[in-house]
Parts: sequence; C-alpha cells; structure tokens
Amino acid sequence: MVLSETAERIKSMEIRGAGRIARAAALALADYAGTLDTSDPDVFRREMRNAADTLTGTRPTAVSLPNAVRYVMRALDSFESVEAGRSAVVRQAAAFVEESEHAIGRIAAIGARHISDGDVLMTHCNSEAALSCILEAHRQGKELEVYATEVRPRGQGLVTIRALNDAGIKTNYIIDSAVRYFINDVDLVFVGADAIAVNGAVVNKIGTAQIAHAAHEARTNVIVAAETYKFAPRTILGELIEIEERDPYEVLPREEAERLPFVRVRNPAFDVTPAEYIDLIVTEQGAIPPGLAFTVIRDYLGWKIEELR
Ligand SMILES: O=P(O)(O)OC[C@H]1O[C@H](OP(=O)(O)O)[C@H](O)[C@@H]1O
Repeated sequence: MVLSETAERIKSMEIRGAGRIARAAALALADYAGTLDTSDPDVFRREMRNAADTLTGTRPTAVSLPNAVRYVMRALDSFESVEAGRSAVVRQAAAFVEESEHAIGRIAAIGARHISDGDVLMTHCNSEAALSCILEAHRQGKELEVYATEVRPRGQGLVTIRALNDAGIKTNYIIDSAVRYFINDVDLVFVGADAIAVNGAVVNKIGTAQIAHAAHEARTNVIVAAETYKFAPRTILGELIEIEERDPYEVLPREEAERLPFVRVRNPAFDVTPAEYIDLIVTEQGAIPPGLAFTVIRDYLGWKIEELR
C-alpha cells in the first residue's frame, strides 16, 4: 500500500486503535523503503525521514505512533548502502510488529489474572489490549458480564460489543452518559490507553476520565491495559501530550451546524485521567501502579536521566 494511503487511512480512523496504528505505520515505512529508487544513502535517509514525518503527523495523541516510527527509523542510525538500509528497515518493522502482537498476548495473560469469576466489568471504546484481557478471562472459564459504552461520536463501542457477542459474553451496551447510572453494578473497569505520561496519567478515548471519576466515587478499581510503547518519554521533559480535536462534523452534520452560527462544536478525541483514578497499569512486562510509569519509560523505552540533559 502506498505510504500516503496508509497515512490517510490512519487520519480518517479507517485504521484505528493505538496498537493497530503503530503496526500499520511500521509496515508502511517498510513498504516505502522498498519503493525508494535511489542508490544515494543521503537521499534514501531524507526520503525515509519525510515518510516518517508524514505518518507521525496523522494523529497527534497516540504516542504508540511516533514510538513505533522511532523504533523502525533506528534502523537508519548507520548503514553502509541503500540496500543495507532497506533491509534494516524491513527487519526492524517486522520486529516491531512481532513484538507488538506478542505484547497483546502477554497483557491478556497478566490482565486476566486481575479478573475474578463472576466479575461485572466495564470497558470503554475499542481497545485491543483491554479486550484481550477480558476475552482471556472468559477463555479461562470465568463467568463475566460486561458493560460496554457506545463511544460517541465514532461509535467504536460497536466493534467491542460485536467481539464480546462473538465470544458469547453477556454484554450491556450503554450510552456514554449512562456510565454513572450503572457504575455501582460494576466490579472492575478495564480500558486501554493511547498514551501514558511519566506521572502515570493516562490518555485514552474521550469519556475515560469521567468513567474513572465515577469509578473512584463508587470505590470501583480501574485497570488500564497498555503496551510499553504507549508510554510517552517526552513527558519526562514536561511536554504535554497533545489532545487531538477532530472534525466537528463527526458530532453534528454540516447542514445542521451551518444553521447555528453562534454554536461551536467541540470534538476532542481523548481525555486525560489523573493517576489517582487509576489503580493498575497492565503492560506486557508486568503490572505496575501508575506511580511507577517512569520505570517503564526508563527501562523499556531507553530513556535514561543522562539522555535528558
Ligand atoms: O491499542 P488499543 O488497545 O487497541 O487501543 C487503545 C486506544 O486507542 C483508541 O483510540 P482510537 O479509537 O484509535 O481513536 C481508544 O482510545 C483505545 O482505548
């Protein structure tokens, strides 16, 4: 697939989910490296950097995307020839995809341990990582019931309830604003993440913070399932994670919006849940309290203190 096509499919959310976006970007770089018709290493490196920038510019919040691109582009830190560079990019992209898919399996195994037989769970949006924990607990024979939210305006909850239905899991499909209405029936909230900051704050689909707040009030634990490559190294430097604000016409059709000149439609795609509303973060390397997020960045994303000077 042409790189620009992958970039467009990520931007339009045809390719969505922080993990899927990361894998699609890695493979797009590998494909692109194969198409570059040059024998000049400098031209090759420049064109690959342009491609990397195109991909990372598609969705600003999910740090899995720049982390994946950075991981693949490390193949070009030093290479003797274009052919060597091309092969290195393809190998690095394949390695990322394999590790990313393996991570989901590890997260499922670790996350399922925190789900008890008879639990009533709540999940939000469509997170491959969070869903893998729920499906694994079900596969282990644990009796489960799930509340899944609709997730306005793009309706990712439909993807989730289809997967839960296909697995034969008793599911309640609710509108986003019904979370606090049902939260007292829920034993555990399980969600994914698009980014995790060094202080343990979790960026995820809009509405997650409200769910976590309602869960905190109801003394219901909140578990976040996320691969280590969703942790955001640059938040160590105090950088904030950009919250993507998407097309207002996803919320209100253009013809209606144009009849309301005094109305501005706001459409943030994510929000930030403070660490104090998160009880556990399950990664493929193990489960940590949000206060230990820095150790993941230090130990798995290669960011040591000296690199920040
Ligand atoms: O990587 P996985 O766990 O699949 O998804 C992580 C998060 O990415 C999704 O964002 P979007 O629907 O792509 O905007 C949701 O916010 C989901 O929780």
